[in-house]
Amino acid sequence: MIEINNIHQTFILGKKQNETHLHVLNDVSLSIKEGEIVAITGKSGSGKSTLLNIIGGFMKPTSGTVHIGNTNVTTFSEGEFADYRLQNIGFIFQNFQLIPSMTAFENIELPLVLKGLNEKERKHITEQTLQKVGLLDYKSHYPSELSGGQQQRISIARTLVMEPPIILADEPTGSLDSETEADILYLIKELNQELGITFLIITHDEEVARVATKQIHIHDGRIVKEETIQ
Ligand SMILES: Nc1ncnc2c1ncn2[C@@H]1O[C@H](COP(=O)(O)OP(=O)(O)OP(=O)(O)O)[C@@H](O)[C@H]1O
Repeated sequence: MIEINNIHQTFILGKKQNETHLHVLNDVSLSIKEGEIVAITGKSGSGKSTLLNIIGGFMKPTSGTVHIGNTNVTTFSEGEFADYRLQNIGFIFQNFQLIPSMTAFENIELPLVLKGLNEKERKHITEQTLQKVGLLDYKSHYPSELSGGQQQRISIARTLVMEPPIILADEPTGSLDSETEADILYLIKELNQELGITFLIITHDEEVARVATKQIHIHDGRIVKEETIQ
């Protein structure tokens, strides 16, 4: 489903004549099958977010390709990638990125407004999704009136309404306590099994890596370990 071939990423730092080259990803190749939960681990600065940013189209690699299905997404312009992302890739962030002035319902509904669905369709999908993440009773709450775990559920619901086949998650449980983390991991596993969503999760955390069907370990911009879990 996702084929990453020989990705190199080099950042040029400093002024001309005096520049240094920072090689952040070195020849990274990786194959992700539909329905996998892939955990990418590695210490701070090892290149995990850079890899996720390349797959999500927020950054162009210095060289190498990313194919999603049969599409070579590395050839996309920024605008083409934005359209492609909307239809194909969901995102979950460590800090939830909910809009504070909107209720849980309105946050989840927002992508459907942008998609142009009418009010009745939006209400139906939003309430169904609130139900799926177990928060229908909290639909009128603002993010500040929700716990961290509840906010992460709302942010997952906001992604789910677009029915993405792939979700990229950057430390999705990084700001949660261990009990709430376990709940969110259970939800991720459920969505993976029930809806077949492929997850790519960056994490520092061994617990997160435990729900994965594949673990990738990056060290200094190289994949040093790849393990498929049965
Ligand atoms: N746009 C950029 N310009 C220059 N250097 C960058 C840029 N983005 C990232 N880097 C550098 O690339 C290296 C890898 O960063 P990256 O964010 O991918 O690491 P990470 O493994 O995700 O770390 P963390 O776990 O702390 O988030 C770091 O040394 C970082 O400073």
